[in-house]
Amino acid sequence: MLNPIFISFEGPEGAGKTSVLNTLIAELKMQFGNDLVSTREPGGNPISEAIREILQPEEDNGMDKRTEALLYAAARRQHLVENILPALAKNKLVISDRYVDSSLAYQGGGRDLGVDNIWQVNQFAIDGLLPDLTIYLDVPVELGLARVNENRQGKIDRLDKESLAFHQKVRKTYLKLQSEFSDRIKIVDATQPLDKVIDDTRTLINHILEEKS
Ligand SMILES: Nc1ncnc2c1ncn2[C@@H]1O[C@H](COP(=O)(O)OP(=O)(O)OP(=O)(O)O)[C@@H](O)[C@H]1O
Ligand SMILES: Cc1cn([C@H]2C[C@H](O)[C@@H](COP(=O)(O)O)O2)c(=O)[nH]c1=O
Repeated sequence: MLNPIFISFEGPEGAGKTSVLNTLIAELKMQFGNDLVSTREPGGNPISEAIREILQPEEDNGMDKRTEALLYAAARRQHLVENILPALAKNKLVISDRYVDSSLAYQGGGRDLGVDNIWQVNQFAIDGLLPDLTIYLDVPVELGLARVNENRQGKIDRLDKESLAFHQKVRKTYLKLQSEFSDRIKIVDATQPLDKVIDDTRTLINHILEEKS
């Protein structure tokens, strides 16, 4: 790896991030070995994982929505300082399952806190560090939630249980961000068969790897 590269993955519930990342991280690990750092938000280190536990209990814990936004930003700050920046400083390829666009979409859009307000809070946290590429897996809310409810073996968390209207606002915000920042945020149609979603995503990753080499 000659140059540092930062890629984030985004999407509403059930878009297939986990499935796509499982395949592509395994492939990239073969290619890059220890030069690949695969991480997730909220999480990646003990402090951010502890915040994740507070943010994602199975039952509603009565959390105020601004508190929620601040905790995601705090977890992100620690993730940046402890995981992302040190890896980029060593010219690694960093792939994060979610980053700042999640807060813009979920807290800014879904929770109606406003994208501009969430940008402000997060600018303090990320200090200008945006991904080189953000891959947004897009799926209609009904299909994503149906996938989650029908297929997923893991726990259903607090946000999975939010209303349809909440998830519609999340997706609408993602689509708006994608059209506003189309140089950075690339959309993949996640209604396609999984193999095709993986192919399209791989193409985007190969493109940025070539561009940055
Ligand atoms: N393109 C696809 N076509 C059909 N089923 C899919 C597709 N992508 C994912 N799935 C299925 O949908 C379910 C949810 O997928 P996955 O856990 O990868 O999504 P996710 O985006 O990580 O979800 P969440 O963010 O809510 O955890 C899984 O059972 C997975 O097999
Ligand atoms: C980073 C971040 C995450 N969220 C929400 C979005 C999801 O519901 C969960 C993360 O779980 P997943 O397995 O990656 O789907 O957390 C959020 O609301 N705001 C954020 O900034």
